Amino acid sequence: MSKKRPAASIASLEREIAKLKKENAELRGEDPKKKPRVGRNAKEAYVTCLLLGQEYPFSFEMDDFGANSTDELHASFRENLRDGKEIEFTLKGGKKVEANLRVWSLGIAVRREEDRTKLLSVPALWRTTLALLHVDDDVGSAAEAQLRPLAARNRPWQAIRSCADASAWPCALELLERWRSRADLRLGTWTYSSTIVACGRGDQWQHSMAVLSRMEEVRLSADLIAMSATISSCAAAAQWQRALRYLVELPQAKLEADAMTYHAVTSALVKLEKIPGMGGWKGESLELAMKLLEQMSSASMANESWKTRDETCAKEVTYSRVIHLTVSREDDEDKADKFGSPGQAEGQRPVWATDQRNGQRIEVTPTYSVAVHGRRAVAAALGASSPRLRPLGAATLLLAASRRAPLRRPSASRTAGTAVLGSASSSAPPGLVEALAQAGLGGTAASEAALRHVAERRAEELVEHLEEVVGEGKLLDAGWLQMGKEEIRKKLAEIFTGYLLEIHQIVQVSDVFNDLSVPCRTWRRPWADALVAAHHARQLWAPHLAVAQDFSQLNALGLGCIVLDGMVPPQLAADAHAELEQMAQDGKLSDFSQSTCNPGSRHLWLRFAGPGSDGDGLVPPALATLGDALAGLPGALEERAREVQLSSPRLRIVPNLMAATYGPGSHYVPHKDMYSGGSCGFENTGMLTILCYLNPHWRPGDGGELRVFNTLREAPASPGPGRRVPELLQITADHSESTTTTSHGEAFVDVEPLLGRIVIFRSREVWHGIQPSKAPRRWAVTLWVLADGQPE
Ligand SMILES: O=C(O)CCC(=O)C(=O)O
Ligand SMILES: [Fe+2]
Repeated sequence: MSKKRPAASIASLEREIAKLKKENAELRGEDPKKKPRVGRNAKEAYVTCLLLGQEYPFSFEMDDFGANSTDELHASFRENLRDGKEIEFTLKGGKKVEANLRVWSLGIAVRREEDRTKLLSVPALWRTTLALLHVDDDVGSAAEAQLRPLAARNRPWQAIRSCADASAWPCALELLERWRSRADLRLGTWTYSSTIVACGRGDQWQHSMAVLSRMEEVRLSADLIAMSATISSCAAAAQWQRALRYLVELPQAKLEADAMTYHAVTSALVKLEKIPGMGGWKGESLELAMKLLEQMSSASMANESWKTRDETCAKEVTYSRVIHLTVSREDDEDKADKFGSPGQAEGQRPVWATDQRNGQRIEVTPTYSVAVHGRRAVAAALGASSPRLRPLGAATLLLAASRRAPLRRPSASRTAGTAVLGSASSSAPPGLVEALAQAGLGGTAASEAALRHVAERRAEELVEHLEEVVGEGKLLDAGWLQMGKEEIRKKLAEIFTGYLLEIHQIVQVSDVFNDLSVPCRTWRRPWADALVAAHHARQLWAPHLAVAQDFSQLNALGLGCIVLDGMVPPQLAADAHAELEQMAQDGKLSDFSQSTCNPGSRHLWLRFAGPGSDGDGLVPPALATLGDALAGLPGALEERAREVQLSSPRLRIVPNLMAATYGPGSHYVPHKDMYSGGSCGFENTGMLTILCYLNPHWRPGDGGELRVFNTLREAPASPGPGRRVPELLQITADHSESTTTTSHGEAFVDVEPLLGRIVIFRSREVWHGIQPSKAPRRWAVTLWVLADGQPE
C-alpha cells in the first residue's frame, strides 16, 4: 500500500467539491435543461488532478491517453493497477504526469458516479474520501468520520460498495472492522458481501474466505454474491481446490451456482498450467475443466435461480453469454439442434422415465445450462496445448457454437431441476449409493419426484411412531408434540425433501473431486499403520474421550489435534529438506505471496502419485517417499477408529503435497483451512490437515511456530431437527462440523516446526496461524484430506 500523502487535504477536497456542486446547482436553477458548466472531461481532470496534487484546471482529453472511452481508460488503468505499477503518462502537450494508478482509478470511479447521478454526488465524495483513508493511515480516522453520514443512514454497505468499485479492498476491510463493533450500526448480508467483492477484486482470496466465515459467526447467511465472490477470488488466485470446495457447498447454503460461478472455476483451471509449481497438473487441469463444464450442464436449476438469472441478465445484458440447453445426456448433440431452434414454444420436450418402485411414469426433463464463454476458454486452452488435445478443443468450440440458442424460460408448470439420480449415483462417491439405499432409494433411477416420494414416506412412517422419536433425549425434542400429527408430517416431509435434494446436487458436483482423489482405505502403508494408535483417532474425533498422550497441552485444549514426533526417519526428513532447498534454488517456488494473510510466503506443489506423475521424475525421491508415507496416515486413522468403534468419517486423499516456506518476517494470520457451513452429511470436502515440518536447524527464537488457538463450539442456533435430519432419514453420514465459532486470542499452544514433526488437525475446526519467522526459510509440507461422505 502506498504511503504517499496526497496533496489535497480532506478539507480542501470538500471545499472544492462543495464549490462544484453549488455551481452546478445554480446553473440548473436558471435552466433545468442546461448542462452543468463543468463538462465531463474537465470534471474528470479536476478530480484526477486534485487527487494527484496537480493544479486545477488542467485540460486534457480522453485521447490524450490513447483511449476512446472512459471505460477503455478505466480498463487500462485497472490492468496496470493489478501489476501494482506506478506509471508515467506523457500527455499530448509533452507534459509528463506521474500517476499513482490506484488514485487514477479512484478518479475514474468518481467520474463514473457523476455520470450516473448527473451531479457530483455524495457517493463521489465518499470515494474521494476513501482514497485518503487508503493512502494514508493518519487520515484514516478523519476519512471514516466523513463516511459517518452514510453509516448513520444505516447504509454502510454503500460505503463498502464504493470501496469495491474503487479497487480499495483495504478500505473495505477496515470499514467492516471499524463498524462491526458499533452498536448503532446493523451490518447485513450486503455489507459483508460487498466486502468480499472488494477483497476479490484486490486478489485477496484469503480475506474473502475470512469475511465469509465472519458472516457465519454473526449468523448471517451468505448470499450468492458473497459465495460467488469468494469462489472467484479463490479461483483467480489459482486456489482452485478451495474454489471447487465452495462450489460443492453452494447447495448447502441453499444457493445454486450460476454460469459465472462455474466460469470462474473453469477459467482458473485452464490457467493452472501457466502458474509456477503447478506444472504437475498439465493437461489434467484441462480435463478437469471439461468435466466441470459437463457437471455444469447437468446441474439442475430451480425456478428461483431462473428468476435471479433473468434479473441479472436483464441488468447486464448477458443473455448472449448464457445458453439454455434442453437436452438429455444420451443424445445431447441431436437435441441441442432441435431444441435450440428459434420459434419452438418453450424450447423443451419432456423426457420421461419409469420409477421402478411403483411403475409410475415421471418427468425427468433435465434443464441444462452452459456458459458459452466458459467453453470458449477451455477450447482456447486446449487448442493451444498438445496436438493430442487440439481436436478436443475444436470439438468444444463447435459444441459451444451449436448450443447457442435464445434463452428460454422453462414453463411455469414444470417442476424445475429434475435430473436422474441413477446417472448421478453412478458417479457418486463410493458408498453414497449404499447410503441412499438405506434411505429407501434402493439404487433405482430417481427423479426429484422420487426423492419427494421417499421424503413423504419417511415422514409418514415417523408420524405413525411419534412416541419413539419425539421426547426427551429422542431424535426430536418434546416441543414437536405441540403440533398436530398432520402438521408434523408436513413439516418433516418438507425438511427431508430439502435435505435429499441437497445431497442430490452435491453428488453431481462432488464427482469432480473423486477423479482427483483416492479413498484412504486403498492407501495403507505399514509405516503409518504401525505408528497410529487408537488414542490418536480419539484425539481427533472424540477429544473429550482422549487421554493426554503426546503433546498434552494441545490435548488439554481439547481441539482435535495430534502432534507426532520421532516418526519420520531423520535421514529421510533431512534429504527431503535438501531437495526442497534445491528446488527453491532451481526457481521452482511460486512468487512471494502478496496476501496480507501470509505475506511473503512461497510454495510449490508436489504431485507424488496419480495419473500424470508416473516416472516423470517431477518429485524428487525423498519427498516422494515422504508424501507416499504421509498419505498412509488417514487410512490408518480410519482403521483405528473402526477398531474402537468410534464414529469417524471416511476419508480421501489427493496424492499431492504442498510445500510452503516462510522467510524472515513472513507469517500466517489465524485462519481455518476449511471454512464451511452446511449441515448435509455428504460433503466431500476438507476434513484433515496433515503437516510435516522440515527444518533441521530450527532453534528457539527462530519463530515460525504453528500457533493453535482455543476453539469454542456452540450448539446450533436454529430450532428444529437440524443435525438430526440424517438420523431421522436413517442415513448416518453426518460428520459435518458446521457449528464451530472461534475466540482466538484467548488460549493457544505454540508448536515448534521441528524436523520430522507431524501435526494433524481438523481443517474445519482448528484455528491456527504461523508466528513470524526469523529463520531464512521455514519449511512445511501439507497434505489435505477430504471427506468421503460415507459413514463407517
Ligand atoms: O506451516 C504451517 O505450520 C501451517 C500452514 C498453514 O496453516 C496453511 O498452509 O494453511
Ligand atoms: Fe492453515
